[in-house]
Amino acid sequence: MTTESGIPSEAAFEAVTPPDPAVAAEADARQQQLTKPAGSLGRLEALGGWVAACQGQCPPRAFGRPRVVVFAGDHGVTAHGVSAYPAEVTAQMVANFQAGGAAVNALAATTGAGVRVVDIAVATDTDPTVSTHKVRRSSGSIDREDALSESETLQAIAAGRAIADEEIDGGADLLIAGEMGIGNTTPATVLIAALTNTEPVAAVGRGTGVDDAGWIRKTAAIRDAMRRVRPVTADPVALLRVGAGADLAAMAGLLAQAALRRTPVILDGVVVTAAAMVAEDLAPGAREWWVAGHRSTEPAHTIALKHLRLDPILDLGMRLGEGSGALVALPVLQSAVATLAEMATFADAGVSTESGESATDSTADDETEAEAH
Ligand SMILES: O=C(O)c1ccc[n+]([C@@H]2O[C@H](COP(=O)([O-])O)[C@@H](O)[C@H]2O)c1
Ligand SMILES: Cc1cc2nc[nH]c2cc1C
Repeated sequence: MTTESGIPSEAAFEAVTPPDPAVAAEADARQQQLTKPAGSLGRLEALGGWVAACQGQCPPRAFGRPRVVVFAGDHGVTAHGVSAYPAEVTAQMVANFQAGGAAVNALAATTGAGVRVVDIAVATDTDPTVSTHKVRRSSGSIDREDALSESETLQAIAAGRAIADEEIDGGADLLIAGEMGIGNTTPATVLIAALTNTEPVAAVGRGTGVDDAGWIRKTAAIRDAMRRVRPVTADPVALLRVGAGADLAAMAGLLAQAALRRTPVILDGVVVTAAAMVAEDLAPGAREWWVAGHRSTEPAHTIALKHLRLDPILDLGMRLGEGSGALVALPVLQSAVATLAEMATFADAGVSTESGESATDSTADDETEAEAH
């Protein structure tokens, strides 16, 4: 069965309602009353207001249970030499995440975030504790075959939705989508270039650090895949099936479901943001529940952020994935919440908001005197 929009009913999302605009206005008014010059906390002020509007309360609460979900999956297109690293690294890194030795573990520990690893399409078997949602072994080589079947695509979207539900039901009040998968910047670039009508050469980056010959092979694979996805670009489920993979489909499901569940999300780099573009097509308005943690060095990431009209919090030249850029941005969001929630108002602290007559006069006198000397 399909809905009116042509989306299969299994992947249809209810209408997304935005974060509460009345609470956003309340937060704006409160920012004016806090003991600081108006606007002096810069972007933190808007971020604090956004969190308050997402939570439906001002002052906002400190995040109690931020959670990172790292989706791991392999991609058949790696057989064409599109990455600087071998495909085996995906499974090896899954074990590293579980052992606590990856960047995501180190960064999560500094912010109090929990990490969950999900093998959604790793090419080999992984630990049973992380593979309960596994859809298949690797996704198809998108330059010449579909990434997934229709039922695998729906299964992956449903897995992402179910994981969002599990996390939110378990108390998560902020979600971060992360990913790990050798070759995954290739399908991510295909989605972004196709959805923004961008020439591949303007979008293709170095991913893990591929050399010039590898970049040429990657660009050729992306061009071939784009030819295959062109007829289905307007259909988000078909786009995931033909040109993406189970990891991107699951992330799209998680990001759309988080918006439906009124749970804020920090987006990470190019791969997560590619999934976010598709999630916005699946559940229009979902983007209002996301903030961009950072801008990665991948050119396609800048294109995707512009398309989604998201302004990244940080720009540190990062290109790791795993949710790492979002985790580095998390303390900024926590600072935005802390200032809006914890600062005293001018009235509470007895700090005056207007410069007094006498102060102005004495400044004027001082200046006159100084000029006289
Ligand atoms: O998040 C990003 O913007 C990003 C940019 C470049 C590479 N990555 C990570 O590197 C892997 C994909 O790179 P590649 O070259 O194998 O396509 C994958 O595991 C991603 O998490 C991630
Ligand atoms: C070692 C390694 C770690 C990663 N983490 C995310 N993508 C990655 C790619 C590689 C190669």
